[in-house]
Amino acid sequence: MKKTLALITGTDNTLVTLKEQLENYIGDILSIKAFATDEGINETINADLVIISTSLIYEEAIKHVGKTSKVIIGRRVLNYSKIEKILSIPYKEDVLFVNDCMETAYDCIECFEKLGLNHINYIPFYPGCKLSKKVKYAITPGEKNIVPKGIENVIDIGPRLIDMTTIAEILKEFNLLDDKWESISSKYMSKIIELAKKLALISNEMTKAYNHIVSVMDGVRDGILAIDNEGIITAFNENLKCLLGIRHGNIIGKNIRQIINDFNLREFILNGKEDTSKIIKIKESEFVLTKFSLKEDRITVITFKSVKDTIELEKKYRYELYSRGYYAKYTFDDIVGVSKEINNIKDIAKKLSLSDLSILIEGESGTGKELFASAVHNYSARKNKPFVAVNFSSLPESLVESELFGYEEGAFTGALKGGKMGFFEQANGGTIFLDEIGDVSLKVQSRLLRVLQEKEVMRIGGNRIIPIDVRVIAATNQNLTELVKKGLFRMDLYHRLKVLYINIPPLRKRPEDVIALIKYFLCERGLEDIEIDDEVLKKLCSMQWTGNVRELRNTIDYIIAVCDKKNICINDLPQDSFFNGLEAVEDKEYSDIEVRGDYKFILENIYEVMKKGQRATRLSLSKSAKEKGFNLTEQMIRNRLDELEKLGLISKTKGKGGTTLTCLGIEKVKQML
Ligand SMILES: Nc1ncnc2c1ncn2[C@@H]1O[C@H](COP(=O)(O)OP(=O)(O)OP(=O)(O)O)[C@@H](O)[C@H]1O
Repeated sequence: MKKTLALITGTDNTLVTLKEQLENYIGDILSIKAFATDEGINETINADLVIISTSLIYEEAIKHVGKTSKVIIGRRVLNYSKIEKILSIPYKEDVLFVNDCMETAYDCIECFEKLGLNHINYIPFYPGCKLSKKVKYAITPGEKNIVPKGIENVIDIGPRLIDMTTIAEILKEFNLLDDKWESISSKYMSKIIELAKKLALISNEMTKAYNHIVSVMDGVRDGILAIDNEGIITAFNENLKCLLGIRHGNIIGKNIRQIINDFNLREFILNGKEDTSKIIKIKESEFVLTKFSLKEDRITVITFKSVKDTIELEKKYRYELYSRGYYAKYTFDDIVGVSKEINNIKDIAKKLSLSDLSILIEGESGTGKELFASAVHNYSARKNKPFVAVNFSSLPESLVESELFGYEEGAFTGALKGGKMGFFEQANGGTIFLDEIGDVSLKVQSRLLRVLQEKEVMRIGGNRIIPIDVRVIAATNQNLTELVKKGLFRMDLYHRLKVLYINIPPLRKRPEDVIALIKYFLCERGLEDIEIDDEVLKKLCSMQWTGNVRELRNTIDYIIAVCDKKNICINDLPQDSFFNGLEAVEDKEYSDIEVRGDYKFILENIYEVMKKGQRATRLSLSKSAKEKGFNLTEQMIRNRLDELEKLGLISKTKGKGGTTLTCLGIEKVKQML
């Protein structure tokens, strides 16, 4: 008959684990009975040998043991089978070690530390303890029920096991040591080997991951340094060592004070404000040092970027913007003029540049609205960021929304794979210039308004909200207040755009600028020394320049093409028809209509259509405008027809009925022809 071994534990949980362990080692030679004091023992335990699992329950357990039974108190050892979970706890993390009493909690911590599991900060916890700070991890040897509530990660390594010296003592008691020890110790060894393998695997993985991170960090051109709260180096890369001229191998674990002597550098690393950058000279080269902290890990990271590299990067970025055309070409120095008016506006515009508010620029066509928008951007804090100019008069109505706001893949037939960024996204961080804003349809106006209010865009066909930080400069050569009155322009959008305001006077109101501009344009073409007859200057200064500076520039281009490059005489001036009969503008009411080629074209076109007994429609007008080289979208035609109707020159029929000239209109066209 098998001899009997009785096991007495405190809890049922420990009972199950220890009984299984004993069965595994010596169950074939001994009959094992087990009792837990917590469950209550209702018999006298008589066995050849009684093992009490811990001295803490000795008093309670011994009461139930028969007088003849021999008793030993088992020695216990932590169960390391879940060691990888403990190793995966982050470095320096606070971890509660929860056990049923103070002694065992401290004992277990000591065991772990002796075993080298000392990468974490253990806090002993047992019944009666109060939790003084928030912790994310707890480890317990089978005492999950004592772990305070609310801890995110609880690692239960299971009850401590009976150690091998106790197993040997049991075998000795039964005179089985010689026969059984070899097979038992080989079982134990195989467990140890299993554990060693696990550790080797973890260590291998960790080494691989570490080497990978080191090679990534070494591949970065900048210097990287990480220190803990005490200034102990926790990470660095080879470039950092190079630029600091450090020769000794591994500096991890060293205090930064031992490594760096330079006062400024040390001050910034140890006492500089978080999330700041500073330029510091290190061995004749300048570096931009940037400091930020990894709050979770209580680590401060400092990157060292050479100023030379930063400038190169900036150049590349600018080049990228240039190659995409998203840059502002002009500065205030490019705005030529000696008149009080233009210099006054330049002064005001400079002041407005410094604020970040929207600006509305009004002025006739060719007065330099885009020039001013560009100069404002370049004078503002956003100067190194994109400047994206959108001209609504040249954007077909059907494309306006997708170009402005972008679209997602599959948003409509013909949408590009991967979708497309809109102008607002492209301008992020910089300025968007909305030219000819008066030509925008009401539908687009309301979407524009939303983007400006919410400071975010949603691509067409998308559901992602993209925050945008863009300054808006809008320009128009139309009378926006008139458009608002007629319900063609939203009042709320008008006020959102016209926070700040610039009005550029037409060139005819500042004739002193004409000569300055002529000289500037000639100089631009390398003809600064060319002689200009007084007669020519007189003529050019007396003209109305209804096409403003653009028209003057075109005239100078014409003159340069025909003159002998030494002198400009009256014969080099274009014929009057070149100026579209613009000089003789006296009739104020109709002046704009007469002088603007596009209005003139519309009136003439309606007249031609009427001669054929038909009515002109917006579509037919837009088609023939295209054929004649006028860039007029249907929306632009709609706006111009409204103006013409207001002047009583045309009569519109509701719906698609078309447009005809009134008697006044016919008379006007005849005058113009
Ligand atoms: N003060 C100035 N100095 C130098 N060049 C100027 C000046 N004003 C305008 N220009 C030139 O005149 C041309 C027209 O200017 P710009 O395109 O800025 O006018 P705009 O008012 O935006 O015209 P539109 O309303 O037709 O879009 C450009 O070639 C610009 O460089």
